[in-house]
Amino acid sequence: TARQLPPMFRALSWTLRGLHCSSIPLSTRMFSERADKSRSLADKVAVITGSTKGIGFAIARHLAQNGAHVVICSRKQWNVDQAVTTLQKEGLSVTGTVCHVGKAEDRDRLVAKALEHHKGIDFLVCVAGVNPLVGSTLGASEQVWDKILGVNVKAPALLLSQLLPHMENRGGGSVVLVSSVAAYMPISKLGVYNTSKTALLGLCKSLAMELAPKGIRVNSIVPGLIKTDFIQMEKTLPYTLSDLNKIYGLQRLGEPEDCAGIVSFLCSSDASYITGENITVAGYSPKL
Ligand SMILES: NC(=O)c1ccc[n+]([C@@H]2O[C@H](COP(=O)([O-])OP(=O)(O)OC[C@H]3O[C@@H](n4cnc5c(N)ncnc54)[C@H](O)[C@@H]3O)[C@@H](O)[C@H]2O)c1
Repeated sequence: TARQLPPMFRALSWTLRGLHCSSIPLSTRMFSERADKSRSLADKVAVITGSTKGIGFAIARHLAQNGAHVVICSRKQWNVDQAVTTLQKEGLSVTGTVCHVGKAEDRDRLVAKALEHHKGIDFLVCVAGVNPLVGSTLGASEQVWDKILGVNVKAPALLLSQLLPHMENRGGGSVVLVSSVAAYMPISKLGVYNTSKTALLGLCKSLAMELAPKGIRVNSIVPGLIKTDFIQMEKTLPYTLSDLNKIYGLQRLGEPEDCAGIVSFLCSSDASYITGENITVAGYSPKL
Protein backbone atom coordinates (compact mmCIF):
# COMPACT_ATOMS: atom_id res chain seq x y z
CA THR A 1 0.00 0.00 0.00
CA ALA A 2 1.04 3.66 -0.30
CA ARG A 3 1.85 3.71 3.43
CA GLN A 4 4.62 1.07 2.98
CA LEU A 5 6.47 3.19 0.38
CA PRO A 6 9.38 5.53 1.22
CA PRO A 7 8.12 9.13 1.87
CA MET A 8 9.04 10.54 -1.59
CA PHE A 9 7.22 7.73 -3.47
CA ARG A 10 4.34 7.89 -0.99
CA ALA A 11 3.79 11.57 -1.85
CA LEU A 12 3.95 10.73 -5.58
CA SER A 13 1.49 7.89 -5.09
CA TRP A 14 -1.02 10.18 -3.32
CA THR A 15 -0.64 12.75 -6.13
CA LEU A 16 -1.20 10.16 -8.87
CA ARG A 17 -4.16 8.74 -6.97
CA GLY A 18 -5.62 12.26 -6.73
CA LEU A 19 -5.09 12.94 -10.45
CA HIS A 20 -6.99 9.78 -11.33
CA CYS A 21 -10.04 10.91 -9.32
CA SER A 22 -11.40 12.92 -12.23
CA SER A 23 -14.94 13.03 -10.80
CA ILE A 24 -13.62 15.11 -7.85
CA PRO A 25 -13.60 18.90 -8.44
CA LEU A 26 -10.09 20.31 -9.00
CA SER A 27 -10.24 22.68 -6.00
CA THR A 28 -11.24 19.84 -3.66
CA ARG A 29 -8.59 17.54 -5.20
CA MET A 30 -5.83 20.12 -4.74
CA PHE A 31 -6.88 20.66 -1.12
CA SER A 32 -7.08 16.89 -0.44
CA GLU A 33 -3.65 16.29 -1.97
CA ARG A 34 -2.20 19.08 0.11
CA ALA A 35 -3.79 17.61 3.26
CA ASP A 36 -2.84 14.03 2.27
CA LYS A 37 0.84 14.88 2.22
CA SER A 38 0.82 15.99 5.85
CA ARG A 39 -1.73 13.35 6.97
CA SER A 40 -1.41 14.57 10.54
CA LEU A 41 -4.39 12.41 11.57
CA ALA A 42 -3.56 9.29 9.50
CA ASP A 43 -4.73 5.99 11.03
CA LYS A 44 -6.92 7.82 13.55
CA VAL A 45 -10.66 7.31 14.01
CA ALA A 46 -12.90 10.29 14.78
CA VAL A 47 -16.53 10.25 15.92
CA ILE A 48 -18.37 13.53 15.28
CA THR A 49 -21.93 14.11 16.46
CA GLY A 50 -24.31 16.44 14.61
CA SER A 51 -22.08 16.25 11.55
CA THR A 52 -24.30 16.02 8.49
CA LYS A 53 -24.37 19.80 7.96
CA GLY A 54 -23.11 23.09 9.34
CA ILE A 55 -20.13 23.21 11.71
CA GLY A 56 -20.06 19.43 12.27
CA PHE A 57 -19.93 18.69 8.53
CA ALA A 58 -17.06 21.16 8.02
CA ILE A 59 -15.15 19.54 10.91
CA ALA A 60 -15.81 16.05 9.48
CA ARG A 61 -14.45 17.05 6.09
CA HIS A 62 -11.35 18.71 7.60
CA LEU A 63 -10.44 15.79 9.86
CA ALA A 64 -10.91 13.34 6.97
CA GLN A 65 -8.78 15.53 4.67
CA ASN A 66 -6.09 15.30 7.33
CA GLY A 67 -6.16 11.50 7.11
CA ALA A 68 -8.61 10.43 9.84
CA HIS A 69 -11.38 7.89 9.27
CA VAL A 70 -14.47 9.87 10.26
CA VAL A 71 -17.78 8.53 11.55
CA ILE A 72 -20.55 11.05 11.10
CA CYS A 73 -24.07 11.05 12.47
CA SER A 74 -27.28 12.97 12.95
CA ARG A 75 -30.91 12.09 13.51
CA LYS A 76 -32.13 11.33 9.97
CA GLN A 77 -30.93 8.47 7.74
CA TRP A 78 -31.36 10.54 4.57
CA ASN A 79 -29.10 13.30 5.90
CA VAL A 80 -26.48 10.75 6.98
CA ASP A 81 -26.55 9.05 3.56
CA GLN A 82 -26.25 12.36 1.72
CA ALA A 83 -23.32 13.60 3.83
CA VAL A 84 -21.45 10.26 3.63
CA THR A 85 -21.90 10.14 -0.15
CA THR A 86 -20.69 13.73 -0.58
CA LEU A 87 -17.51 13.15 1.43
CA GLN A 88 -16.78 9.70 -0.04
CA LYS A 89 -17.03 11.22 -3.54
CA GLU A 90 -14.24 13.57 -2.46
CA GLY A 91 -12.08 10.49 -1.80
CA LEU A 92 -12.40 10.76 1.99
CA SER A 93 -12.67 7.87 4.45
CA VAL A 94 -16.09 8.44 5.98
CA THR A 95 -18.90 6.23 7.28
CA GLY A 96 -22.00 7.18 9.20
CA THR A 97 -25.05 6.10 11.13
CA VAL A 98 -28.24 7.57 12.52
CA CYS A 99 -27.74 8.77 16.09
CA HIS A 100 -29.94 10.99 18.21
CA VAL A 101 -27.33 11.72 20.88
CA GLY A 102 -30.01 11.87 23.59
CA LYS A 103 -30.97 8.19 23.03
CA ALA A 104 -28.82 5.50 24.69
CA GLU A 105 -29.55 2.87 22.01
CA ASP A 106 -28.51 5.30 19.26
CA ARG A 107 -25.24 6.07 21.08
CA ASP A 108 -24.57 2.29 21.32
CA ARG A 109 -25.08 2.02 17.55
CA LEU A 110 -22.69 4.92 16.95
CA VAL A 111 -19.97 3.32 19.08
CA ALA A 112 -20.40 -0.02 17.25
CA LYS A 113 -20.16 1.75 13.88
CA ALA A 114 -16.95 3.51 14.91
CA LEU A 115 -15.38 0.24 16.08
CA GLU A 116 -15.95 -1.37 12.66
CA HIS A 117 -12.99 0.51 11.28
CA HIS A 118 -9.88 0.15 13.47
CA LYS A 119 -11.25 -1.48 16.66
CA GLY A 120 -10.49 1.72 18.54
CA ILE A 121 -11.47 5.40 18.68
CA ASP A 122 -9.10 8.36 18.95
CA PHE A 123 -11.25 11.49 18.78
CA LEU A 124 -14.73 12.54 19.84
CA VAL A 125 -16.09 15.88 18.65
CA CYS A 126 -19.49 16.76 20.17
CA VAL A 127 -21.22 19.21 17.85
CA ALA A 128 -24.90 18.21 18.11
CA GLY A 129 -26.84 20.93 19.87
CA VAL A 130 -30.45 22.09 20.07
CA ASN A 131 -32.40 25.15 21.02
CA PRO A 132 -36.17 24.67 20.82
CA LEU A 133 -36.97 27.81 22.85
CA VAL A 134 -36.88 31.52 22.12
CA GLY A 135 -38.39 33.10 25.21
CA SER A 136 -38.09 33.71 28.89
CA THR A 137 -35.83 31.46 30.94
CA LEU A 138 -38.24 31.16 33.83
CA GLY A 139 -41.11 30.49 31.44
CA ALA A 140 -39.34 27.40 30.05
CA SER A 141 -41.13 24.12 30.73
CA GLU A 142 -39.42 21.19 32.43
CA GLN A 143 -39.59 19.38 29.07
CA VAL A 144 -37.62 22.19 27.39
CA TRP A 145 -34.99 22.19 30.17
CA ASP A 146 -34.66 18.40 29.88
CA LYS A 147 -34.31 18.52 26.09
CA ILE A 148 -31.71 21.29 25.97
CA LEU A 149 -29.60 20.04 28.86
CA GLY A 150 -30.06 16.41 27.72
CA VAL A 151 -28.77 16.94 24.19
CA ASN A 152 -26.28 19.77 24.76
CA VAL A 153 -24.69 18.76 28.08
CA LYS A 154 -25.59 15.24 29.25
CA ALA A 155 -25.21 13.49 25.89
CA PRO A 156 -21.53 14.46 25.32
CA ALA A 157 -20.64 13.12 28.79
CA LEU A 158 -22.66 9.91 28.36
CA LEU A 159 -21.29 9.26 24.87
CA LEU A 160 -17.75 9.83 26.08
CA SER A 161 -18.27 7.35 28.93
CA GLN A 162 -19.31 4.75 26.32
CA LEU A 163 -16.31 5.54 24.08
CA LEU A 164 -13.76 5.79 26.87
CA PRO A 165 -12.63 2.13 27.00
CA HIS A 166 -12.01 2.25 23.25
CA MET A 167 -9.96 5.46 23.56
CA GLU A 168 -7.98 3.95 26.43
CA ASN A 169 -7.22 0.93 24.20
CA ARG A 170 -5.56 3.36 21.81
CA GLY A 171 -3.42 4.81 24.63
CA GLY A 172 -5.09 8.24 24.70
CA GLY A 173 -7.15 10.58 22.59
CA SER A 174 -8.69 13.98 22.16
CA VAL A 175 -12.20 15.25 22.85
CA VAL A 176 -13.57 18.56 21.57
CA LEU A 177 -16.85 20.01 22.85
CA VAL A 178 -18.68 22.78 20.99
CA SER A 179 -19.85 25.53 23.32
CA SER A 180 -20.85 29.05 22.18
CA VAL A 181 -20.11 32.70 22.91
CA ALA A 182 -23.58 32.60 24.47
CA ALA A 183 -21.81 30.85 27.34
CA TYR A 184 -19.97 34.07 28.20
CA MET A 185 -22.23 36.72 26.72
CA PRO A 186 -25.86 35.59 27.15
CA ILE A 187 -28.11 36.09 24.13
CA SER A 188 -31.49 37.47 25.13
CA LYS A 189 -34.43 35.03 25.01
CA LEU A 190 -32.06 32.05 24.81
CA GLY A 191 -31.50 31.66 28.56
CA VAL A 192 -31.74 27.86 28.76
CA TYR A 193 -29.46 27.45 25.74
CA ASN A 194 -26.98 30.01 27.15
CA THR A 195 -26.94 28.04 30.40
CA SER A 196 -26.30 24.74 28.60
CA LYS A 197 -23.33 26.24 26.76
CA THR A 198 -21.87 27.67 30.00
CA ALA A 199 -22.24 24.20 31.54
CA LEU A 200 -20.15 22.78 28.68
CA LEU A 201 -17.24 25.04 29.66
CA GLY A 202 -17.35 23.50 33.13
CA LEU A 203 -17.73 20.01 31.71
CA CYS A 204 -14.62 20.61 29.61
CA LYS A 205 -12.54 21.58 32.67
CA SER A 206 -13.81 18.69 34.83
CA LEU A 207 -13.31 16.05 32.14
CA ALA A 208 -9.86 17.42 31.28
CA MET A 209 -8.83 16.99 34.91
CA GLU A 210 -10.32 13.49 35.24
CA LEU A 211 -8.97 12.15 31.97
CA ALA A 212 -5.50 13.71 31.96
CA PRO A 213 -3.96 10.68 33.72
CA LYS A 214 -5.27 8.51 30.88
CA GLY A 215 -3.64 10.70 28.23
CA ILE A 216 -7.03 11.93 26.99
CA ARG A 217 -7.21 15.67 26.34
CA VAL A 218 -10.51 17.57 26.50
CA ASN A 219 -10.94 21.06 25.06
CA SER A 220 -13.84 23.09 23.78
CA ILE A 221 -14.32 25.59 21.01
CA VAL A 222 -16.51 28.60 21.60
CA PRO A 223 -17.91 29.78 18.27
CA GLY A 224 -19.35 33.22 17.66
CA LEU A 225 -22.14 33.59 15.11
CA ILE A 226 -21.46 31.11 12.31
CA LYS A 227 -23.48 31.03 9.08
CA THR A 228 -25.49 27.80 9.38
CA ASP A 229 -29.16 26.82 9.58
CA PHE A 230 -28.82 27.03 13.37
CA ILE A 231 -28.81 30.83 13.35
CA GLN A 232 -32.00 31.11 11.28
CA MET A 233 -33.84 31.46 14.56
CA GLU A 234 -31.70 34.48 15.30
CA LYS A 235 -33.86 36.26 12.71
CA THR A 236 -36.46 36.47 15.45
CA LEU A 237 -34.01 38.42 17.60
CA PRO A 238 -33.39 42.16 17.39
CA TYR A 239 -29.93 41.95 15.71
CA THR A 240 -28.74 43.16 12.33
CA LEU A 241 -25.35 42.49 10.76
CA SER A 242 -24.27 46.04 11.56
CA ASP A 243 -25.20 45.50 15.25
CA LEU A 244 -23.09 42.38 15.21
CA ASN A 245 -20.19 44.14 13.52
CA LYS A 246 -20.00 46.37 16.58
CA ILE A 247 -19.42 43.24 18.64
CA TYR A 248 -17.25 41.17 16.28
CA GLY A 249 -13.88 42.67 15.38
CA LEU A 250 -13.38 40.94 12.02
CA GLN A 251 -16.56 42.53 10.65
CA ARG A 252 -18.14 39.38 9.28
CA LEU A 253 -20.07 36.33 10.45
CA GLY A 254 -18.07 33.13 10.69
CA GLU A 255 -18.22 30.27 8.18
CA PRO A 256 -18.47 26.63 9.38
CA GLU A 257 -14.95 26.10 7.98
CA ASP A 258 -13.65 28.74 10.43
CA CYS A 259 -14.32 26.21 13.20
CA ALA A 260 -12.74 23.19 11.46
CA GLY A 261 -8.98 23.86 11.43
CA ILE A 262 -8.84 24.53 15.16
CA VAL A 263 -10.56 21.20 15.87
CA SER A 264 -8.10 19.37 13.59
CA PHE A 265 -5.26 21.07 15.46
CA LEU A 266 -6.70 20.17 18.88
CA CYS A 267 -6.96 16.52 17.79
CA SER A 268 -3.43 16.43 16.37
CA SER A 269 -0.19 15.75 18.21
CA ASP A 270 0.69 19.44 17.68
CA ALA A 271 -1.73 20.09 20.56
CA SER A 272 -0.37 17.28 22.75
CA TYR A 273 0.19 19.59 25.75
CA ILE A 274 -3.13 21.45 25.51
CA THR A 275 -6.09 20.33 27.61
CA GLY A 276 -8.93 21.94 29.55
CA GLU A 277 -8.97 25.00 27.27
CA ASN A 278 -12.03 26.82 25.98
CA ILE A 279 -10.95 28.44 22.72
CA THR A 280 -13.04 31.25 21.26
CA VAL A 281 -13.58 31.30 17.48
CA ALA A 282 -15.58 34.49 17.13
CA GLY A 283 -13.65 37.00 15.04
CA TYR A 284 -12.56 38.78 18.23
CA SER A 285 -14.82 40.58 20.61
CA PRO A 286 -13.60 42.86 23.37
CA LYS A 287 -16.71 41.82 25.31
CA LEU A 288 -15.55 38.20 25.63
N1 LIG B 1 -24.16 28.56 14.17
C1 LIG B 1 -23.74 29.28 15.20
O1 LIG B 1 -23.72 30.53 15.13
C2 LIG B 1 -23.26 28.63 16.44
C3 LIG B 1 -22.59 29.44 17.38
C4 LIG B 1 -22.11 28.86 18.54
C5 LIG B 1 -22.30 27.51 18.77
N2 LIG B 1 -22.97 26.75 17.86
C6 LIG B 1 -23.13 25.34 18.15
O2 LIG B 1 -22.60 24.58 17.10
C7 LIG B 1 -23.26 23.33 17.04
C8 LIG B 1 -23.66 23.03 15.60
O3 LIG B 1 -24.51 24.02 15.15
P1 LIG B 1 -24.60 24.44 13.61
O4 LIG B 1 -24.61 25.91 13.60
O5 LIG B 1 -23.64 23.71 12.77
O6 LIG B 1 -26.09 23.96 13.32
P2 LIG B 1 -26.74 23.06 12.18
O7 LIG B 1 -28.20 23.15 12.45
O8 LIG B 1 -26.23 23.44 10.83
O9 LIG B 1 -26.18 21.61 12.51
C9 LIG B 1 -26.56 20.94 13.65
C10 LIG B 1 -26.36 19.46 13.43
O10 LIG B 1 -26.65 18.78 14.64
C11 LIG B 1 -27.56 17.74 14.35
N3 LIG B 1 -28.31 17.45 15.55
C12 LIG B 1 -29.18 18.25 16.21
N4 LIG B 1 -29.70 17.61 17.25
C13 LIG B 1 -29.13 16.37 17.28
C14 LIG B 1 -29.26 15.26 18.11
N5 LIG B 1 -30.10 15.25 19.15
N6 LIG B 1 -28.52 14.17 17.85
C15 LIG B 1 -27.67 14.17 16.80
N7 LIG B 1 -27.52 15.18 15.95
C16 LIG B 1 -28.26 16.27 16.19
C17 LIG B 1 -28.38 18.25 13.19
O11 LIG B 1 -29.02 17.22 12.51
C18 LIG B 1 -27.27 18.89 12.36
O12 LIG B 1 -26.56 17.93 11.60
C19 LIG B 1 -24.42 23.41 18.03
O13 LIG B 1 -24.03 22.75 19.23
C20 LIG B 1 -24.57 24.89 18.28
O14 LIG B 1 -25.06 25.14 19.59
C21 LIG B 1 -23.45 27.28 16.70
